[in-house]
Amino acid sequence: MNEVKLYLTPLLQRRHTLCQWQRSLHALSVNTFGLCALTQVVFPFYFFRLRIWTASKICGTLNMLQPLRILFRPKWMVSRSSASYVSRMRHLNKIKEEDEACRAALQSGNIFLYHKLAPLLRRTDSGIYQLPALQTKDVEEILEKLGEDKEMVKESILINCTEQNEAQFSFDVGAIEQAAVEELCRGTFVDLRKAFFLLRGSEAPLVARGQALLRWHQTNGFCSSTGQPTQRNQSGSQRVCHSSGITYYPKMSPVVIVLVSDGKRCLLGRQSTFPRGMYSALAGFCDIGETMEEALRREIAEEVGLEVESIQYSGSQHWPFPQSSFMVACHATVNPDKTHVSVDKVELEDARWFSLEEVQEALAIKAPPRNNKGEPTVFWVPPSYAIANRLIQEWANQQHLKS
Ligand SMILES: NC(=O)c1ccc[n+]([C@@H]2O[C@H](COP(=O)([O-])OP(=O)(O)OC[C@H]3O[C@@H](n4cnc5c(N)ncnc54)[C@H](O)[C@@H]3O)[C@@H](O)[C@H]2O)c1
Repeated sequence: MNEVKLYLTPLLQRRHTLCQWQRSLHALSVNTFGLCALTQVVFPFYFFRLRIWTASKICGTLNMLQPLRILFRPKWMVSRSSASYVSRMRHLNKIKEEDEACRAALQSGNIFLYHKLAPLLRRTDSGIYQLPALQTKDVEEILEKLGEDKEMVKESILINCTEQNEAQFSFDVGAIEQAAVEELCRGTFVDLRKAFFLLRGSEAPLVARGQALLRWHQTNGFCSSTGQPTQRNQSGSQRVCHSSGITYYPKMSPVVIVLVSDGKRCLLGRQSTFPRGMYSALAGFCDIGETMEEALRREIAEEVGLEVESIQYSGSQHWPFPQSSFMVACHATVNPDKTHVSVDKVELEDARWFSLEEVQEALAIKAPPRNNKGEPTVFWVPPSYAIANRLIQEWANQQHLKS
């Protein structure tokens, strides 16, 4: 039921961003290179150069006159003041590594509260949901009011820092009565999946990161070698077993997610656990020792019995459900004469080819129509915050450019 509720109000936003057009252009161009062009040397060079070329067209000829070295920098380095970015990253690294610096940063930092891993959200007067950033002294006051030790706030985990170099932390108050904290904070603890729909912009990845770190600490309290308790550093970037000397770091599982195309149609699949009617790009965990390309080819062969001919990298995403995955998203093509799909029914309930028209209709759906049992009655795709949606959107844009 939760899975169904999740997708009740998908905030599908068809964003034809500059980035997407750039990626589409890029994907088309890379096609001409074939598989050999995907070497580690050619790919990054071509990718970044094309993005910057497109940005330059839009910003006017001035950008074209940038020094040559700029051509090899990714977009975020061009558009942002590199000095402030560098100082922010260095500051963040210092408080991550040095306990004293982290303690000092906590005094003036922002804290996001969670209750049993559900983040606290606050609804503004205009009906928008926000992630309230509390000051350390506010959290101490709340703890004292509820009869708890205010020193507990030191258990906060460093997540990131703002553009103004203010450190951002996550803190789980799961041991305290939920309603009492909600009342004092004028907010509500919301399941993370729901929070993903409600939050905007950079708040969704931030809240996911905070939760992933809290979850990791809650489940890694003991050394898997000695069984002894592990101790965290102040920022929470690691845990150490002093008995064995083993240091543990928060981890993500690499997953490859791929949108397969035969040139005219794209292949989407569904698991029996998906909400009714929802199809997505195919995904699978990388095996240890595998490259991303090997994992992608293996997954497609295993799940749908197809052989991939070419691969184009699209982007990546941290995915917190059910536990931290590092999603690497790619487009892949198969020979248009070899498109017979044989579905591995253990992994997938169904997989089939969809036309551009079908995909466009699905992308346009804001909330799928439902029958009297509340089940969607049409074919639809994952919401915009999922990287699967981006792959599908990119493919549709690319087909448009071709026609
Ligand atoms: N963000 C997106 O757009 C998007 C879209 C699709 C899938 N996903 C995510 O990708 C991940 C993989 O997708 P899937 O369809 O293969 O998922 P799945 O959960 O069905 O996993 C398939 C199998 O992989 C194995 N497995 C589970 N956890 C593992 C781990 N940490 N390391 C190695 N193997 C593991 C298990 O045998 C499991 O049955 C899931 O976490 C899913 O939520 C994200």
